Amino acid sequence: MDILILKNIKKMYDDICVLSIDSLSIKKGTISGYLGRNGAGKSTTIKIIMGIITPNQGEITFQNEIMDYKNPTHKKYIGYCPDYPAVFDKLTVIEHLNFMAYLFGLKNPKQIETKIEKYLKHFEVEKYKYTLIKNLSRGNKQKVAIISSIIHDPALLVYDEPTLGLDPLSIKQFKSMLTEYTSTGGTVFLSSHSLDIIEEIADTVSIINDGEIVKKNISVEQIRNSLTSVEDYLISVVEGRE
Ligand SMILES: Nc1ncnc2c1ncn2[C@@H]1O[C@H](COP(=O)(O)OP(=O)(O)OP(=O)(O)O)[C@@H](O)[C@H]1O
Repeated sequence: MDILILKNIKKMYDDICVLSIDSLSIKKGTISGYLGRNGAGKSTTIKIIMGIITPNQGEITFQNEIMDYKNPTHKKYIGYCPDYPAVFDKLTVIEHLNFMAYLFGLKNPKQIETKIEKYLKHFEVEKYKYTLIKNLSRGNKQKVAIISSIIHDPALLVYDEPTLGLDPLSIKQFKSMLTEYTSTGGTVFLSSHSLDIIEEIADTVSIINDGEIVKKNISVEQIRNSLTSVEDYLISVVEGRE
């Protein structure tokens, strides 16, 4: 089943078309890598999915319903992390995570506490529980943003370069978080320039070049079976050799 379907999406700035997607679908329960060069249109696609910017044309279907930008109820079921730590500096870590949990509609304090403890432990940041976010390092802020994105058990996680600034151990923890999440039916749409991460955890990759999707849902296993890496595959696609 496709959890997310983009159809005939176009985004213009003035007279310039920066994004033109005829169709793209994301299968439930998978990790779907979204790759492309700087300026290709990855963040624009993600911002459109998240309703941060509106497309000039086209529609997005999420869990069989067309997204309504004026009444974005779908956002409750999606976790999002942009490429910078989108956190509230003036809150402590625990205040922030509780706030995000309540914002996403979680009501049971015991359940919220259990979840928060689970993820603080997973990323080994329990000791910062009562620290003001503004006093955290960039990487630890990013971990708080990542935990905030998954705290409400969303059906879909949409990530734009989420591992920027994370150390290797934290990246490992991030990958294991995602594999556990998808093993229980969660879906991930992950834009990243870290192709080793994509190679290791993604099921499929789609490639965008100059605002157009040039490869859709190519199996990572298939790429590996053809004795090439995701990195070499991406380069050959954007250079027009594939
Ligand atoms: N507000 C804006 N006004 C005009 N052009 C914009 C605006 N936002 C993005 N663009 C253009 O849209 C294109 C796609 O940008 P986008 O940020 O989606 O790329 P990206 O693939 O995420 O790149 P990167 O890997 O560098 O993050 C670029 O040419 C960019 O300059």
